[in-house]
Order: sequence, then C-alpha cells, then structure tokens
Amino acid sequence: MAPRVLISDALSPAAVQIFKDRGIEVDFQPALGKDKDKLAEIIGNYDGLAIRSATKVTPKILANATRLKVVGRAGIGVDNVDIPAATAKGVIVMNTPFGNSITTAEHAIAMMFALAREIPAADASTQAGKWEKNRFMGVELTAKTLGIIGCGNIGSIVADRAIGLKMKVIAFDPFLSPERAKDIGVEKVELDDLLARADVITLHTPLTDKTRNVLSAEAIAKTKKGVRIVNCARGGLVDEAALAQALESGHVAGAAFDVFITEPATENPLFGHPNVICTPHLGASTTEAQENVALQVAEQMSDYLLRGAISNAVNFPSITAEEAPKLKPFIELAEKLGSFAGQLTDTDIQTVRITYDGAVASLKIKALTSAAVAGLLRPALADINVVSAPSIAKERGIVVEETTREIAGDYESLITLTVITEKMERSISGTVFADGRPRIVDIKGIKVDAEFAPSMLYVTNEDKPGFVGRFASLLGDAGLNIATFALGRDRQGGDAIALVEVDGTVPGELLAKVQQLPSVKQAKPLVF
Ligand SMILES: NC(=O)c1ccc[n+]([C@@H]2O[C@H](COP(=O)([O-])OP(=O)(O)OC[C@H]3O[C@@H](n4cnc5c(N)ncnc54)[C@H](O)[C@@H]3O)[C@@H](O)[C@H]2O)c1
Ligand SMILES: O=C(O)[C@H](O)COP(=O)(O)O
Repeated sequence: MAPRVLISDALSPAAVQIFKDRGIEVDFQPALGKDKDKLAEIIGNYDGLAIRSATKVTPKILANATRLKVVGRAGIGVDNVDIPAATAKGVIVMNTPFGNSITTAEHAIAMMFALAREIPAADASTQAGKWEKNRFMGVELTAKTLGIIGCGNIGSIVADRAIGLKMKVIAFDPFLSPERAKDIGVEKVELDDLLARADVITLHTPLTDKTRNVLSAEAIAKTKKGVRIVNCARGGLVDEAALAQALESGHVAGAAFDVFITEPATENPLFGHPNVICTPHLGASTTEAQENVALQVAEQMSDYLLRGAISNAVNFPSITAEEAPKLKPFIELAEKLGSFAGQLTDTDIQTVRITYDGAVASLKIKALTSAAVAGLLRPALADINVVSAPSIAKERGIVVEETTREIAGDYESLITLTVITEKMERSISGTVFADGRPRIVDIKGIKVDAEFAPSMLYVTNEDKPGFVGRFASLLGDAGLNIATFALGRDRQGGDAIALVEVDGTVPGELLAKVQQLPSVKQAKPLVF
C-alpha cells in the first residue's frame, strides 16, 4: 500500500507534485493546522505529516497518530512539534534547515531599513495625503554597529549583507568559533559588550531555556540610548512588555518584530507604538523560500517513507539513500540480537554493550545501536522502535555503550550484544552472510550457526550423552516438527546450547517436559 501524507499547512503546491511523482498519496488541506480537533480526528490515516508553523504537533495529536512515521517541517523552527513526545512515539521529525535562511535574513535587513527610515509610517502618512516631509528624519546605516545575537545560518547571512552595507558587525554567540567569526568578518563579543555598542540589535537564535528573554528588562537597560531592535527569529527572545516601556521612555528608538510570544498575535504590548513595525511571521514568506522548503521537505519525507533514508532529522542520525540499503540487513541483525537477549532477560537491565567488529564498524552505528536497544526492550514494551529506543533506555537508566573495531576477525562483520543485569552478563554475536540474512554465530562464548526463525526453542544443558535423542523424541511425540537444529558447546562435557527452529508454537506442556530433562538447565521459546 502506498504511504499517505497529509499537508496541514500552507506549503507551496510544489510539495504535492513531488509526493505524487514519488508514488505517495497526498491530501493537501492547508487550513487544517488551525483546526486541532479535526487534525486529531484524521491523523490516524497518515504515515507522514507535512507542516509549517501553524500546525501544533501536540501529545494529543501524536496519541491518535497510530500510523505516523514522519513529521516534515517545511522550514526551520520545530518548536511547534513536541519532539520528546514524537520521539517516544517513534516518529521522525525532520526540518529543512537552509531553505528559507536567505529570505529570512533579507526580511531582517528590510526591517532594519524600515526602522531606520520609518518607511511604514511615512508610507501611511503620504498615502493619507499629508506630505509630512519634515516629520520623518531617518538615520544612515553606513558605519553604524549591528549587534547580532545568534550567528548561525541566518545570522551569518545578515552579517554578510550588513558588511556589504558598510556596517560594523559584532556578534554574540557562545558557539561561534573565533575562526568562523574571522572568516565571516564579524567581531565576536560578549552579550554585555554587544548591548553597550550596538546601534541596531538583531536576534537570530532559536528559543531555548537559555535564549528566552535574552533581551530582558535588565538587558534592554544596558543597551545604547537610541538603539533599534529587530526580531525575526522567535517570540519570547525579547521581553515584549519591557521593550514597550523602553520605547515609551525613548531609550529604544524603534523595534521591528516579525515574531511574537503569542501567535497569531492579535494583541501585543508592542502594538500601536509609533516606532514599532510588525509583520505577521513573514520571515520565510517568499516564493523562492517556500518553493525551496516545500520541495526539500517532500523529497526528504518521500526518501524516508519509501527508502528509509533520513536527512535533517532532529531526533535521529542521518542515513543517506546509499547507506540505507547497506544498513538494512545490519539493522535487522541488531534488532534480532537485541530481541534474542531481551526474550531471555527477565530482570532489570543495567547496561547494554554493543561491539561492532570489521566492516560494520564503518556504518552508521548509532542507528544499529538504536535498533538493538529497540529489539532488547520490545519484549517488555511493545510500542518501542528505533527512534524511541534511545530515549526510553535513558528514561529507564539503562547505560548503552558502543565500541567499534574496524579490524575483522573470523567474520567480515560481527555485532556482539552484551546485556548486564544485577545477576548476570549474557553475550550474543551475529553476522550477515552474503545472502543478506542475519545469523547467530556465538552465544555466551559458545559457537553456533543458526538463522533467526519465527519460532525457536533455546536450550542450555550439560554436554552429556543422550540429551539430543530425548529432546528430539519429546518434540516428535508432541507433533512439533524440527526444521533446523544448531548445537554448540564450550568443551567436551561442559556447557552446551541447542537452538532449534520448529514449525509452530511451542506448547506450554512440552516446554515443561523439556525443562525437566535431566541435563537441561534452561529452555525458553523465542519468536522473531
Ligand atoms: N521569522 C521567520 O519566519 C523565521 C524563518 C526562519 C527561521 N526563523 C528562526 O530564526 C532562528 C535562527 O535560525 P537559523 O537557521 O539561523 O538557526 P541556526 O541554528 O543556524 O543558528 C542559531 C544560532 O544561535 C546560536 N545560539 C544558540 N544559543 C545561543 C545563546 N544562548 N546565545 C546566543 N546564541 C545562541 C547558535 O550557536 C547558532 O549559531 C530560529 O529560531 C528559527 O526558527 C524564523
Ligand atoms: O522557522 C521557520 O522556518 C520560520 O519560522 C518560518 O515559519 P513559517 O513556515 O510558518 O512561515
């Protein structure tokens, strides 16, 4: 069945065409994002949800999203998506981190010019027939200092354009390296320095616990008198009420805001002030940017839904379309090794150690580890998947360790999963043969050679004569056919393992009889 995608925001129709061309069924309902009840009602019919900022992907929406595999944000900010809830549900969340950066930087520059020359007020006055030539006295931007808070993708484009305008550019960004600052021609400064020196301040950080209210009342008080403030990043970076007061007092000469603490903003402390310019979150709204982000998100979502390739996910490592088929058999192996260990482990798991030997060590092992952990915890938590597994393991206090060794041993690639509980440590190793099928090659240091089959019986016993005969007779007497039989032991007369593929479910009475065989230590049915 073809995957189904819902577009619940005003994306460019270019996205619809891409989905159709890729063989994906698509419903384009651009106003649906604003109707959360309706969205919650129908989201269960879709594998993918493509959004901008109007759709709020809340835990309630996710709870109904029984088929959902991916949320694609045609744009940058994913603060309208509950990422922990999506991750816990195993839903990939991806964005398009560059598609609207130039456009948004241009909007910030436009806002700066609009403030410097009071263009909106001058326009309104002129069109009202007033011709107030003496009312509007602007400021020149050349040689002024622009202070950029957050110098990432958009901030650095703003810096580039401002340098072109002959402004002096200073930036506060704890993650901006001195080399990068030098390369892009900005002076890296501390926040207080920026506040004291900037004639215009423009914000370009995401909204986080650290950046919320970065321009607080206290910070605004440290700015130069006559400063102008531009916010085209996120509402909440500036204390709107404090800014309104600073405008009122004349300390701040003007503010241009595209984003607000509450959106859609129908009321706001900044509204109505003569030196304030507002736009309704238009930063990304150009034909070019919207086409870029719509095409990109549709391609990324299609690649994931059809080929398992992941790019620009905020809650999972990237996997290219070339890597996906190489990873696939190892993901299956890792998940099955995890499942094997999970089905045998009844007590609380403290640590999972996964070792990648040989060629597999050069693949995206984060994805393999997530698959192994998902397999390990699935016997206890049916809903877990590769996306949600790491966060669920973390929540449960399970330590996950990874080791890679690129030198191959007996096998070209080998994955070994070790589970450590309070009482025991158990290891299982597997590989993928040339036929692409995963095999178990070692259990607790005992060599075996078995495929994972839908129904298996795992038996550990003392290596004594007579076990195999009695065991096989019990299965035969119960009418359970043996499909394959793998045996292994650590030494003659030592510990032995039997891993048997059977045609059908192992009945409880048969299991009890196997467990009572003289040399048997443990017998457990396994399903894959
Ligand atoms: N108005 C719009 O329509 C519109 C359009 C696109 C993006 N945005 C928003 O613009 C913002 C920037 O986007 P971007 O693509 O440049 O992001 P980015 O991740 O490339 O850059 C953000 C920068 O902020 C810096 N930063 C993080 N924490 C900081 C802190 N505590 N103090 C100072 N700097 C800090 C980071 O180091 C990074 O360099 C985002 O919030 C995004 O959602 C708005
Ligand atoms: O983060 C973004 O990309 C911008 O805020 C754009 O939001 P929009 O797609 O709703 O215009």
